[in-house]
Amino acid sequence: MKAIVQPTSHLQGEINALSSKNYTTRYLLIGALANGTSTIYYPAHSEDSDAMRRCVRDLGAIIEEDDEKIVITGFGKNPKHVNELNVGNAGAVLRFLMSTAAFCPDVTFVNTYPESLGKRPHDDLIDTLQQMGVEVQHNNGRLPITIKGGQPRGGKLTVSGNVSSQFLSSLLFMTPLLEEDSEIEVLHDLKSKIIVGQTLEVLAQAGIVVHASEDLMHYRIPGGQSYQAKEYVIQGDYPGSAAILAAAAVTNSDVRVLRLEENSKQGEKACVDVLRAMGVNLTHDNGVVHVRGNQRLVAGEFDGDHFTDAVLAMVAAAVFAEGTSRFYNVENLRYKECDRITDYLNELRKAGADVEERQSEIIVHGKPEGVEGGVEINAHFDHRVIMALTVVGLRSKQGLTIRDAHHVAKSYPQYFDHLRSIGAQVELVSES
Ligand SMILES: O=C(O)C1=C[C@@H](OP(=O)(O)O)[C@@H](O)[C@H](O)C1
Ligand SMILES: C=C(OP(=O)(O)O)C(=O)O
Repeated sequence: MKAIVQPTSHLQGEINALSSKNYTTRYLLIGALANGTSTIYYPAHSEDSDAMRRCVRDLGAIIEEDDEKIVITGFGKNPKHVNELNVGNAGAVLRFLMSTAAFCPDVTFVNTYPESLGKRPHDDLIDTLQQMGVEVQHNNGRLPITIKGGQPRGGKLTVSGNVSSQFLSSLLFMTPLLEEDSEIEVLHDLKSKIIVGQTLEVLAQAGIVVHASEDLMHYRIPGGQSYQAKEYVIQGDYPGSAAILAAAAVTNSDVRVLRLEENSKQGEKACVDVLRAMGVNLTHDNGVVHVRGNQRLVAGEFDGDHFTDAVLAMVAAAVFAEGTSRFYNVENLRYKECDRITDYLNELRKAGADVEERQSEIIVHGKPEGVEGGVEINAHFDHRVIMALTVVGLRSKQGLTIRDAHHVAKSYPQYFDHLRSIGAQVELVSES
């Protein structure tokens, strides 16, 4: 599918934020790891959340659902002995389930997205699983990956955190089920540290005890625990909504996004502060972010690691700001669905933006007068590239055509419908 994005100067209306992908994957996992029946209200429906749903079902969870909720009966620490799991293009789902798979004798995670997830590295988690006595066969740290588990051991473990926090989260979900106590030391740095707070939050809700050091670099996890079956309510999703808010910020707009809790633990809620710092007129009260955009933004400097999945949308806003913006501490964007620094900046340049890259930085020389556009954009299999380039297309002179825009469904299948509902001129056509 191609998205043809036309210049649009005015956006107006109200959007109910999509449900959080990252909470949905977590609650599905802890529902599956519980013995008993949990209920998850307002789950996300996207390719990634569907991947988690499919895989935990393959592993033996029983799932019933209606429009409002998922009712899931878990398998505890005794998953069904499947031979194969297909996580689609979902990094978090793969990494979280690699540890769960250690309770199975022989599971292969297949490689269905060789150009995207197939290129991402998982060595850091493989190393830790090996410390636990789990045999792992892999393709140079990449998919396909076969986990030959059975009786993983706890004890003293280390995991590197400088590529992804998902490896640590994965271990935090699984180690409470081991017989022995575990101690995890995070080596090097811990990127996307904030999202580990979401992991600890849902673990506590399920009655799991984890002793975490204040800096989130050391953990003591008593063994022999079990997940309680509970009721969970999924909040609105900041990473996806960040793109809607950026679209409102770069146009003349009066847009309200609902279901965005002020006290959320999602790091990407910082996008509200980032836009505010860029001079965007907005308020955030009672779960509603209200943007009254006037097309005028000013540049700023931001630590992007605090809002990793919203960086691309914020960079798209910065493309139209007065002055030079800098998004630093973002090297791990290179290890996502595509290289979100080199690949993304190449597409932005095609659209007419003036951007520079460093190993761990994105620098944007803003163009308040707008960019030229009039070109075709390669999506690089990346939903966040698609969403961010759409924002740029709205403020371009000649619009943008985004190829393979269907990959937006990885996290936000209703993105274009939502944008169109507030007046964005976007046409979706099938690609021959
Ligand atoms: O734990 C999670 O659910 C996620 C962690 C982040 O990844 P990294 O830790 O690799 O930055 C984030 O980008 C991803 O969308 C979801
Ligand atoms: C990086 C992302 O997801 P994942 O790592 O789970 O593939 C994302 O949603 O932007």
